[in-house]
Amino acid sequence: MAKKKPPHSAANSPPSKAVASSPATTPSATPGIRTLRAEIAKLDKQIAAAVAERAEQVRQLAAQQPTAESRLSDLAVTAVNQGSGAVSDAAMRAVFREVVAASHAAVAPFRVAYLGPEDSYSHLTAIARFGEASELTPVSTIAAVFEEVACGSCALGVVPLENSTHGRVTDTLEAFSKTEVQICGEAPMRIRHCLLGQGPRSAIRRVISKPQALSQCNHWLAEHLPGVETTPASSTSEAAALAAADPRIAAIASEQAGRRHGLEVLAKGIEDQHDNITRFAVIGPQSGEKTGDDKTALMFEIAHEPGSLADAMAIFKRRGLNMTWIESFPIPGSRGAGADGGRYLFFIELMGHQAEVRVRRAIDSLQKKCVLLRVLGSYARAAVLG
Ligand SMILES: O=C(O)C(=O)C[C@]1(C(=O)O)C=C[C@@H](O)C=C1
Repeated sequence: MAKKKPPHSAANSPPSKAVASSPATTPSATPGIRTLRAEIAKLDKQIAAAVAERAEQVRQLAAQQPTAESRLSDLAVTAVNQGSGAVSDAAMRAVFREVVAASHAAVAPFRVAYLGPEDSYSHLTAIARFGEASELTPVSTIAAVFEEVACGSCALGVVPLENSTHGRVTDTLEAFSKTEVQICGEAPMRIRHCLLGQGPRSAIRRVISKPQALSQCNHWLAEHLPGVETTPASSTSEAAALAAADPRIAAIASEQAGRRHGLEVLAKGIEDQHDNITRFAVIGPQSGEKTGDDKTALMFEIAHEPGSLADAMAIFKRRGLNMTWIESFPIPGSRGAGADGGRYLFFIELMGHQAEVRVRRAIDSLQKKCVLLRVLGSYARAAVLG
């Protein structure tokens, strides 16, 4: 057990003005600079001691209440950062992600599954959301991320849900239709693609990537590499690994994936839409807690008859619920020989938490019109990462 220490002044109070105003502009080491360096070194030690003390407190808390401290996304970092002004909320959030992940790692390995290998966008999102001290676990398909969570081998998973250029990620929607997991968070991530290869560009005979990434760069490819064949890969980082093995292959992937495989960045920022955002879902065994700024995701199938979708949507209109997303997805194997087509699942998202009365009532009314309805989860609305 750790010795009881007084609450930490460095971690709790804003840094002194002298430290915040980047004073090291003169080349020679003046006494002022030496003093500042010594002060910074002292603060670093105090921060490390406070992080270790926090991990110990979390360990003791978890021993009494095993479910405590599992809500990483609810971290009120803005409140913690209040009044400092020297460090932005975004920077403080990044610091606290690692501090919280370090506490979790000290208690029990906190495993998060993602579509690998390393440096896929799913991996970069998991790092941005949970910190590197979490046990980030790569798997080879989106379906496998769901399986890891469903069987309890990973506490959480990170899966791409939709992209601002390309739309829905069908593998994820299909997995929701087959696996009983909940959405407990969202993580919209700015996606910047690179063309990676061993160079030069004139040697490229094939471009490989995940189909979503290829289609996000469609126009760029048509303009800059006309006629070059494209081939799908299971992830962008897998494509980078393949490009590292063959100089005629280029990959579309993250800059980090290029660095990992020793590839050259042949072109940067090649996504067709400058504002290219993929919204990831954090999946787990439970829905997220109510924060006051939440969304709820539903999956349903309605009777195949005229006006049934319009009737279902009218429920949300009547209750004044703002819908933020709607997708239809053909139910695999439901398209028979008949002329009226197959059956569809609808995925929708609306503002509000299922714990709110009007959301609950809307879900109850919708239930009466549905062949099948599943609440996929409620979760806090999140800002764009990256
Ligand atoms: O292949 C990756 O790097 C992924 O994490 C998957 C994925 C996706 O399927 O949408 C994630 C973000 C980008 O939109 C491209 C690919």
